[in-house]
Amino acid sequence: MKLHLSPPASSTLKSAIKITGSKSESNRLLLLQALYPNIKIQNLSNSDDAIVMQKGIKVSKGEVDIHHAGTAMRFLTTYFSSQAGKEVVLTGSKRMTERPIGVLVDALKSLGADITYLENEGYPPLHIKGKKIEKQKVSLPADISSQYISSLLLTAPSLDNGLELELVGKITSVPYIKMTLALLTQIGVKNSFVGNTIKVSSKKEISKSTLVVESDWSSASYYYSIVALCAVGTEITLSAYKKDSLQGDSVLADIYKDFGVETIFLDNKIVLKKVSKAVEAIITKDLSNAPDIAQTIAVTTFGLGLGCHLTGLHTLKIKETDRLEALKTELTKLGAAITVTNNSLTIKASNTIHKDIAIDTYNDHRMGMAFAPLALKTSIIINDAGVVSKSYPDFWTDLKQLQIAIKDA
Ligand SMILES: O=C(O)C1=C[C@@H](OP(=O)(O)O)[C@@H](O)[C@H](O)C1
Ligand SMILES: C=C(OP(=O)(O)O)C(=O)O
Repeated sequence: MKLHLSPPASSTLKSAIKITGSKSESNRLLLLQALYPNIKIQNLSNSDDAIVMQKGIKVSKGEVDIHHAGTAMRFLTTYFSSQAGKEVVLTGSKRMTERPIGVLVDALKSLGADITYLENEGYPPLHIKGKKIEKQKVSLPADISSQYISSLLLTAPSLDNGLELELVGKITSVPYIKMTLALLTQIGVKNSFVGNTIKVSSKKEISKSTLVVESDWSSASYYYSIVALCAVGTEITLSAYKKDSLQGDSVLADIYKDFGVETIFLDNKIVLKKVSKAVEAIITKDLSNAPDIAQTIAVTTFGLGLGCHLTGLHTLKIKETDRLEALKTELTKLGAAITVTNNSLTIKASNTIHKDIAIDTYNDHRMGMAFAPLALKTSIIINDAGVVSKSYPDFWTDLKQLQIAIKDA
């Protein structure tokens, strides 16, 4: 599916949108629900990643294909390793077989797990023969992906002795680790995170509980970008959100102040208001705690004609695509002067945006969604627009509500 997007008749928008549940919270809760069946989940994400997780976790024997879902790949690796009697081949899309998993597999093997690489050492697919895990201490590098750590933590309470992790190196994507621990706390599992040590106690049963997934803040980022690119007076209401979010990407409320966007927290909603022009300075941000909003912020600054210097982007190269290269290629097509390193991205301020450029999405939902807001400035084509279903299947339908003209290209 190739979509052609063009600017709405008015540059002042008003709309209200309900966004699906956080895929990060959903996939954690689905894992916990498999361990503790008396957990009930509300506002579960309708994303592809949550659907493959739901299906995959029910398998006992044979192949589990999690497509592009990083969280499902990583979370299920520990889960299946600890399930005596289950034996699976855990695999995914071609890109998934290029996303490293060696750090997690090494940690699990040192705890006694039975895992074999079926193709390349350090990468999926994995053959996993579940067994009882009895050891309880392990150390692992923490600077590549926090998902390895969350994976161990989620299964930890079901182990006889719980788990103690020693994190080595600079810890990346920290809010995702804290989200995992907060959800464990919500179901009554004792845990602590002090310095570079995380401890999780064992818990055999939990009392009946209903957990409500907050809507997805990474998905909200595209509306922040839209509001930033609109005229003063624009107002978009999103639900269901809360001020004390578990999602690190809620830092958007703070970051987008620089772009003249105010966030008002109502009961279970946020109202994004364009209240002033963006600052006229180079935008500098360290996004090591919020890697998933890097593409959105890069495109917003470009769309506003601002310069930016974004750092802490070392994890972007191993996500759905090499996001640094993808941003460089696509923003250059639109006329940006952009340079990237292995962990940073710099765009020079400029007011040129080429018209009717076709943006490639590289099987990456966030490439499609991050570039769409540029339709407020000029007409643009998004190739392979169906990619959005990885986290936000209703994205294009919701966008139509904003009067952005969307047609098949
Ligand atoms: O734990 C999670 O739910 C996630 C952690 C982050 O990954 P890294 O820790 O690999 O940066 C993030 O990019 C991903 O979308 C979701
Ligand atoms: C990196 C992402 O997802 P995952 O790693 O779970 O595939 C993402 O959604 O931006």
